[in-house]
Formats: sequence, C-alpha cells, structure tokens
Amino acid sequence: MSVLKVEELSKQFGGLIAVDNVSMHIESGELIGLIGPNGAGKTTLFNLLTGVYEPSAGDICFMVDEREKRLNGLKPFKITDCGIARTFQNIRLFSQMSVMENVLIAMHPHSGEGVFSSILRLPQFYRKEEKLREESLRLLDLFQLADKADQLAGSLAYGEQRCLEIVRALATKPKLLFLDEPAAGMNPKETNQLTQQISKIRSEFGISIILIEHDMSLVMEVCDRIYVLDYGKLIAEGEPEEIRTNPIVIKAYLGEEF
Ligand SMILES: Nc1ncnc2c1ncn2[C@@H]1O[C@H](COP(=O)(O)OP(=O)(O)OP(=O)(O)O)[C@@H](O)[C@H]1O
Repeated sequence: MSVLKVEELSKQFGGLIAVDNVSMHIESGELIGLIGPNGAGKTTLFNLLTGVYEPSAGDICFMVDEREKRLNGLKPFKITDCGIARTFQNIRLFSQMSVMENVLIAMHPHSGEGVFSSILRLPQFYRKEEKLREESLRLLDLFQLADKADQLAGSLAYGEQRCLEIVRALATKPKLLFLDEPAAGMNPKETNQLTQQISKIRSEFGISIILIEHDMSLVMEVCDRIYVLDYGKLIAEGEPEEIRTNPIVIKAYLGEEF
C-alpha cells in the first residue's frame, strides 16, 4: 500500500524549474533513497513534500487513517500532525537546552497534557512527564545518547547532534520520515554507525523513510529503492544494483564520485 503518492509535481522559481513533473510513490515500511548531483532539486522536492514550499503544479497525497489526504498547501505543522517528520541539512537544535529537553519539546504535541493540569502541577502532570522522559530515553538509547540526556545539546559532537535531530523527528511519532543528508559532515565511523541505526529505526518502528544522501555506500546499503533526480527531472528509479549500473545515472554523475 502506498503511504505517499506524488503526481506530476513541479516547482518553479522565476525562470528556473527546480522540480519538473516528478511522480513517485512510497510503500508502507519502505526505505527510499533520493539522489542526484548538486542542484538536482532534491531539497526542493523535500520542501514541497513537507509544506515548506507550495507546488507550482501537481499533487501530493498521504494516507491518513486509511484515507488519502491531499497535502498541497498545508502548513508544515499540519503536515507533521498527519504523521510526517523531517530533519534538515543544517542542524536545527536548541543548543542551550539539554539533550532530553530537545526531545521533550518535539514530543509536546503528543503529550496530551491539558493547560489546567500543567499549570496546577496535578499528579497526572508528573505521571505523564515521567512517561515522556522514559520514552525520550528509549529513543536516545537507539543512538547511544541516553547517558548524555542532561548535557547541553550544543556540547554534543557534530555526529551526535545529527543523531539527536533524528531522535527529535522520531519523537513526533511519524509514519513517514524524511532525512535530508543525515550523514553530512560525519566521519566514516559515524556514517557506518548511522547506516546501522537507520536500518534499525525502520525495523523497530515499521515506518517509511525517504533519505537524501550523497554518501553512496550508505544509500546502496540501506535503501530498498532509489529515485534519481537531475535538473529537476526524475531520470531513473529502481533497486540499488539497477541504479549503480544504470548508464543514464552514471552519465549524470560524471565528474562526481559515484
Ligand atoms: N528558494 C529558492 N529560490 C530560487 N532558486 C532556488 C530556491 N531553492 C532552490 N533553488 C534552486 O533550485 C535548484 C535545485 O536546488 P536544490 O537545493 O533543491 O538542489 P539539491 O539537489 O538539494 O542540491 P544539493 O545536493 O546541492 O543540496 C538549484 O538550482 C537552486 O539554486
């Protein structure tokens, strides 16, 4: 069953067509790679799918409660409510807050706590908070960050900050997770660990994941299927082995490491 269907989607900036008539789908539990040379339109496509930009043309449909919901024109927070979460290329943490607080804030929409009980600090407020803390620690533990829960987020190593961003996205309980260059700036050891962690997230949470990534070893190892963009157009789609040997893809990447 497709959780996300994108039909003939385009985005134009003045005279530039950054995303050009792209159609794609993602099935429940699938892990999809979105690759392409620099400037191919990958981030613009993510921005369209997560409500940062409105499409110039086309449709985006997402399954919500077994019904197709059209996402065009919805604000990012509404799209998060539908069960879609994302990370960004540049790190967006609250660096002066603790690691745990960063996760708790992301969980807020699911806390279910009323203003009344929060202001009066009723017993249920403390019970709920304790439960959210336990849940945060469980998520942090997936990335070996549980013992750093009380540290300032800004004091974490770069690779750990990127992992904390993924934890924050998972804290919103998504059905579909977008990861924008999760391994950017990581050293080979961190990238290797991240590769294992992404596989683990998928199997443990049963969610669908779409990732943009320039690290081809990561993409080829974890993805079930890959879409390739070039100059805003989809030029190929297939399993990692098909993509690795596709002459059109190799041509698009000529001059870049592939
Ligand atoms: N807000 C914008 N206004 C005008 N042009 C834009 C805007 N955002 C992106 N572009 C242009 O759209 C094209 C696609 O950019 P995009 O960032 O989506 O590519 P990308 O595949 O994510 O590249 P990279 O791998 O380098 O991050 C580029 O030519 C870029 O300059």
